[in-house]
Amino acid sequence: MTGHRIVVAGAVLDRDRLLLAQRRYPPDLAGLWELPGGKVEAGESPADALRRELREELGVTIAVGAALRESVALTGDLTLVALRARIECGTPHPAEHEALRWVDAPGLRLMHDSGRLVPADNVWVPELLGDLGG
Ligand SMILES: Nc1nc2c([nH]c(=O)n2[C@H]2C[C@H](O)[C@@H](COP(=O)(O)OP(=O)(O)OP(=O)(O)O)O2)c(=O)[nH]1
Repeated sequence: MTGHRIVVAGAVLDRDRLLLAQRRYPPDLAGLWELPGGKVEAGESPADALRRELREELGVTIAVGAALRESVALTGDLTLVALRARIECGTPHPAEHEALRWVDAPGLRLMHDSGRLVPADNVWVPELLGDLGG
């Protein structure tokens, strides 16, 4: 059996803003912006994995909320899902990303329209714009 893996990404929301993180690797994604997260490990729930990843990548403690509707099939037996999250403790700093940025609805639309999001994440933009009141 091939190893099917889930990648969990966090839609970290703070009122009318969403946190985006700029990837450093691989080369085809470097420089593009994503929802921070990573691969779910054996024995973890997606929510557990997201709490771990955002502690490691951003240095924050989060509360996990509802999933975004769409999941995305990536190459290499990976399925990408997104969970809403809210920061409970800490200020995010980019330990593994090139940069972080809080965007409001117009900012997210601009990032999307200018092709600066990781391609798989484009499917979430309408739902995220709804969350942001845009
Ligand atoms: N974290 C994250 N990964 C995404 C998003 N969109 C998207 O296509 N991906 C892809 C990029 C990677 O192929 C994969 C997740 O890799 P990752 O590098 O974030 O995960 P990780 O830290 O657990 O991985 P690794 O470096 O240990 O292999 O999912 C997204 O919004 N967030």
